[in-house]
Amino acid sequence: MSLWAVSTKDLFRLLRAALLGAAAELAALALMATAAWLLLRAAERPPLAALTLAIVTVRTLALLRGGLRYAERLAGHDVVLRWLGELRTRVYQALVPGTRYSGGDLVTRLVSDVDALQDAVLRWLLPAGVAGIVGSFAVVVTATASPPAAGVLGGGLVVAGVLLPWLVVRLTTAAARESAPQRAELAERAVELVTGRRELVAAGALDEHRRAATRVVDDIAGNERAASGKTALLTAAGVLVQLVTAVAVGVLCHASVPWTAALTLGTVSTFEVVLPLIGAARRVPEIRAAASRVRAVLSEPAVPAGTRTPGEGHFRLEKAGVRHPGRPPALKDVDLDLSPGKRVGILGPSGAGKTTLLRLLLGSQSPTDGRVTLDGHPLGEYTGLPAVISGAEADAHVFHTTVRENLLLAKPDATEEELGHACETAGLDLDLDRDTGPDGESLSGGQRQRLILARAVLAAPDVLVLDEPVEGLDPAHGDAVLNRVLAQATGSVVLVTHRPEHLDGFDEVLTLEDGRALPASAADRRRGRP
Ligand SMILES: Nc1ncnc2c1ncn2[C@@H]1O[C@H](COP(=O)(O)OP(=O)(O)OP(=O)(O)O)[C@@H](O)[C@H]1O
Repeated sequence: MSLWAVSTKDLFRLLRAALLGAAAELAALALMATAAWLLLRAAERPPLAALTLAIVTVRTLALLRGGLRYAERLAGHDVVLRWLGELRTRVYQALVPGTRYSGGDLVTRLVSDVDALQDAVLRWLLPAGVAGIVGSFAVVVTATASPPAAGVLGGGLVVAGVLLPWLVVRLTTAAARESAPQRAELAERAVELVTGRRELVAAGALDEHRRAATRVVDDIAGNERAASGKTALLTAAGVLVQLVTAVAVGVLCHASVPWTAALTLGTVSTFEVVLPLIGAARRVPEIRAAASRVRAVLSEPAVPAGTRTPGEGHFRLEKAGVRHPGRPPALKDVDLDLSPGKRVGILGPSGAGKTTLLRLLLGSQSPTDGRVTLDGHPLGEYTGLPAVISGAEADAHVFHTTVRENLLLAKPDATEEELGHACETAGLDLDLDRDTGPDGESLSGGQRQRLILARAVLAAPDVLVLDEPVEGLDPAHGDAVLNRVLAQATGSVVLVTHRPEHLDGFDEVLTLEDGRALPASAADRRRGRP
């Protein structure tokens, strides 16, 4: 899908904005020229009637210029905001289903990169279009008085509107390329200073880290100063070209004094439309980078949405495996038959692949080998899978709101009684109106864990998935909580735990090691059974 995909209607809107902008600038140019003509003609003391038309024209043009500029701003922003809204929706839809981008990167692509593209249209494309129209018009009008003057004007406009912006783009691209590693280092150091501040203070390394970050900032500032100095020189060169061209047009134009003055001042005005392109060119490398990042998101193949509705069904893993690039398989050749009502326990040391297996069942990770099916169909074919299978995942998110709102996510129409019952089951004794902080930061680790568990209990899915749900609680309290949760569960249960005694009465126990399921005898030996 193209980044610049716009409807024909929007193309016409863009053209309308460019024409309104050009008309506003031409009105300004004509105003300047007519005013100059009027002043010099008035100095010749002609009869007033000879000036009436020019006086009326000056007044009309002054009004027209303001009105047209306002209309151009409205038309330009209208088309850009429409396109931007539509583009942001497409980027959002392309970003959200996948987990390739996270945190700051996701926000940057969705917000800053798309905003940068707005500048591409409003500060670059439209002004360049307007400058092109106004410049061509000025050259044609000047040619009627003096073709050589028109030639000089055309040449000056090309230097100021094409050559100098191109040089600025080259300069800023080179500077941005040079400072890219420093900027990446600065971002990394800034994140470390904020998130690892406590550890750095404890280790007495805060000042050293701060000094290192300051050195990077100074280096970046130094590079930027050097690049700004060069672009400022190019901007000054633009003004010089403007002056030289205006003088040359005045000299080459063998017309009456008022007409020559009009053309000379008209030349100055034309450059006023073209010169801002030199400054705007500074942002081109940034806009290009943003465009390529957004294009990368949009060009990734979309994950087709499933349409099948799941029933209380039969999950199966058949020789399922997951590989992450450059790593040994996280899961390999795992078979599991999870019929309705069955309870399966999963044991294994850290890094054995237990969470990966749960993610396969939940559909949040696709197998790179083998199959994961529900009633014989791959999970990707289903919509609304979480209504059937959900639970307390290790990395579950706590929203920055109240305990109550976090619980209601699982069951929006839950009564106070149901909320209270879920909290009691999970051993959560918090005020329901208590604020949780970002990702549950204002709760203790145990409170956060029990809130996630209470949410899973309230959801009461057909298949309840629990990833080490009471790991952080003291063993006696944790065991009591887990027993209550298991006693409540009416459907299937998949429980990951490090403690085999949690799995008494389970229908099947799967022991993983290095991503593989151990044969029953080896698994029994691991659990200390004869
Ligand atoms: N996104 C990833 N990229 C690369 N490797 C990964 C990724 N996610 C998991 N792994 C690796 O896959 C293996 C299995 O991870 P998994 O989280 O399933 O283990 P686990 O048994 O749940 O461990 P723990 O008990 O410590 O939670 C580990 O070696 C882990 O480092």
